[in-house]
Formats: sequence, structure tokens, C-alpha cells
Amino acid sequence: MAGEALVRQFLDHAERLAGARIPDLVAEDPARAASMALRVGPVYASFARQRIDAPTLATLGELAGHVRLSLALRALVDGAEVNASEGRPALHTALRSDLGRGEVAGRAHADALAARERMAGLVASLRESGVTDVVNIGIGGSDLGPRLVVDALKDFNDGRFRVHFVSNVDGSEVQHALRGLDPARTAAILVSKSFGTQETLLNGALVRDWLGGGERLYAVSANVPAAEAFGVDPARVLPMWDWVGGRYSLWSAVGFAIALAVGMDGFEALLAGAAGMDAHAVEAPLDANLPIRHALVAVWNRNALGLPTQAVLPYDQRLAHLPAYLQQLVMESLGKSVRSDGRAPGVATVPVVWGGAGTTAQHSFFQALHQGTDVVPADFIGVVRPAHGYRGNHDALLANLLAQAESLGNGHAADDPQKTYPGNRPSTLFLLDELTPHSLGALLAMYEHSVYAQSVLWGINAFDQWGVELGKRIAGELLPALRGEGEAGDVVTRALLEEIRARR
Ligand SMILES: O=P(O)(O)OC[C@H]1O[C@H](O)[C@H](O)[C@@H](O)[C@@H]1O
Repeated sequence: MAGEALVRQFLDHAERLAGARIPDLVAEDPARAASMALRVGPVYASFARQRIDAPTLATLGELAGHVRLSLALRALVDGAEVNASEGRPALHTALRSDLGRGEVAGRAHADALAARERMAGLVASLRESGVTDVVNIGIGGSDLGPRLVVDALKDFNDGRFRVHFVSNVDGSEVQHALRGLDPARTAAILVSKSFGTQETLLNGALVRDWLGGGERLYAVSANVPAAEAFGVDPARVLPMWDWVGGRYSLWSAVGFAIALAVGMDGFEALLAGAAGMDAHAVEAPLDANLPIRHALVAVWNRNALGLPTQAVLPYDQRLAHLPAYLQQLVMESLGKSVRSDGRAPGVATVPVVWGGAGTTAQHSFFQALHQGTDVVPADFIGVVRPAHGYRGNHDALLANLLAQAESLGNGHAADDPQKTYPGNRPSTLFLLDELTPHSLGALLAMYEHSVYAQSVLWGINAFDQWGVELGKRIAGELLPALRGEGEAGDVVTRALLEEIRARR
């Protein structure tokens, strides 16, 4: 079908479903719970509580076909220049899969294997050393992925190292991270793709001095000369490449801290889980493809239902960092209002991603999810088998997870409007059999592919982030003014500078 006819059909479905209610959709189709669910390895996903039906999904599938989503996924893993504004491929899949065809993907995969081999050597030598604590210094993609995974996989950590994270340029974070640590028993990893990030260089210099030199300093960077000039021994610099986006990089040596926490076996299992999802994303037909389904639902919620935000609600404390990680993955990738071809997308793009771990979050912002004026679609993530023996707690956790998805979807009528729940709040519910390196790898790769698929549907580049540059430049200009050297900033900033200077 031609593009325009498809868009018309999309709008027709939107109009038809504008008044549709999730409980009615569920009641109308007894097979819905099964037909709206997909399983890929350890990841089960139910879309039964989305405000969508089979004919709409068929149109969305046609839309996916129209934008050649399958070919686009293939182009991604084969190393096509999907990052057009920077003239680069985005080959994060080559870090964990050998799916990519052709020379570019093949070389990337070989380079990734060689780097992993070197990383394994450094992990082994550190395990044999007297080092007890490791501080990961990085920000954005050089922090959020490792931070999430190290915390999520703490049941797979043998406790050989305590791993700490420092990202913020706020000196308070580094001060508290180092408090109580022994410099003679601490190693630091400076993780920076560019090795030009202000926060990481300032914190790195502090920690280098605190360590008393570069002996236990490690670096991961695509800018090896800069890391060496900073004082890191070349033998302790692991490579990264311009073909890996920062927010897609935890599978590279950026995951050094992960490998120290869960061992190389754990790291390899994480990669294997992601590789399984890569193969599914590229090979599964459109209508049975989990990341594509997830992406189509995201676009439906944003553009047909006009929902401006998206909640991420892991019902597992170990996944408490998942909302922050997904904020970068989704919002840096899709936070664009210009298509790759320079045109306006003509529709809303990125939603605001936010969230928190259940059940804790139920006692803070869930009131607004249930009765607020904005409808917030949610991704719930639950884990069937816990890694602890407190069965009573886990049953309560799962009961709450199921109850929240049900009550948000169905609502509740009451005579008293204060006690009425409007319901019709859409959600997707993921279940992992267990939270393991393998299942976590699969889940995170699912989100990566969904984000890429959304970018293809919207025609935007998921792999650049020009929007973060302006603030960095202005901060650079304001730095001397803050020290009293010259003037910078607009009228409001100057007044604020004056206020700060007067009270220092
Ligand atoms: O790894 P680095 O080069 O230090 O970059 C760290 C982060 O900073 C940048 O501002 C980007 O917004 C992020 O995408 C990136 O992950």
C-alpha cells in the first residue's frame, strides 16, 4: 500500500480506537491475552493491555514494511552508515554477534573479539592483584550501562571487587566515592569514548592524583593517544571505536567494570543474551518480532493516542537504574525534531521517559498514574524466579505488579468521583524467567532494537546527539567568568553570576 494510504489507515484506526477501552478490547477477544504476547528466549512480553487491536497491528505492520524496517535492521548489523550526520555505522551488534555480513561488520566483530581478549587479560591480572576496589569514572553512555548492569547482576558478583561509580562533575560524588578507600588497593577506570568529556577528565585527574600516579589507572577510549597523554600506560588502555554509540556501548570494553563484577563468564553470558535478541530482531517476521512490536506500540502511543511520556516500572529492585539507563537510550536517540533528510518529521517524536522501581514507586507517583489528567503508558518488568528465598516477599511483589497493570488498564467505577479510577492506561508487561546476565542482555538488546526501529519509523537518526553540544560550549565560555575573568552570558546569566560571586 502507498505511504499516504497507510497514514490514512493509521489515522482511521486512531479515530476508531480513540474511545476504545482496554477492558472492552480484552473482553471482546478471548484469545487476546495469548495472541498479543510474544516470547523470545528468556523474555516474555504481553501487549494485551495496550490500546490496540489486531487490525491496527496489521496496519502498523504494513507501515513497518513500507519503511523497510527489516532491511533497516539488516543494514544496521551489516554496518551501513546509519549515523548519517556523522558518516558512521552503529555496530553495537558486532560487539556480541557475528550476524553482520561484509567487510565492515566483519572487521568490527574481529576488533571487538580482540579487545575482549585483552580485557579478559586485565580482569585476570587485577583479580590476582591486591586491588579490592574499582572506581569507574565516566558519564552518559560511559556510566549508565555499566552502573545498571553491575547493580542488576549483584547476585552474580563473587565479591572479589567492590565497584564504585563516579559520573557527576559535582565534587561531592567523587569525594564520597573515595571516602574510606585505600589508594594502594584501589584501581580506577577512566571510560570516555572521546576522552574529551569535561566531567570525566576533571574527576579522572582528581583520582589519578589521589592514587599517586598512573599505576592502577585504566582507560577505555576511542581516543587512545589522549588516554596515554593523560598518564595511562598503553598496556592498560582498552579500545573503543567511533562505530559504537556511547549509549550502545556497554557490550564493549566500556563494560570492563561489569566484567570485574561478574567475571568474564558473566560478561560473555550478557553478550550471548543480547546476541540471541539480535538474531531474533533481524530474522523474525515483522508480526512476530518483539523489538518491532515494541517500537510499533511506542509509535502508536505517541502519534495515534498522543501520549507524551512513557513510564518504565521494573518490579525488581535490582533494575532500579533501568529508567535512568533508558532515559539516555531513548531520549538521546530519539530526541530529534529533524529527520535525517533535513525535513520536519511532521509528527511528535520522543516521549519523556521516566519511572522507578515497584513497589516503592507505588507509594510516590502512582497516584498520578491512576487518577492524573495525563495518561502515561507503562512498561512493567517482572522477574518470575527471584534470587533470594523470601517467597512471601516475592509473591507480594508479583501480586502488586499484576494488580497495578490490571487496575491501570481496567480502572474502577464508583459513585464518588474522588474514588473513581478512569483506567484505560495502556501498559506492556515483560516477564523474565530469572534476572541473569543472559536475560538482562536480551532485555537491553530488545530496547536497543526497539529504539532503532522507532527511529526508522520516524525517519530520524538514532545515533547522533547534537543537542547536547550547545550547553557544553556555553559552560566553557562561562568558566572564566565564574573565576572573575571577563564577562560572559546573557543578561540573566550575568545577574546570576553576580549573585554567585557575591556569596562565594
Ligand atoms: O564517553 P564520552 O566521550 O566521555 O561521552 C560521554 C557522554 O557524553 C556526551 O555528552 C553524550 O551526550 C553522551 O552520548 C555520551 O555518552
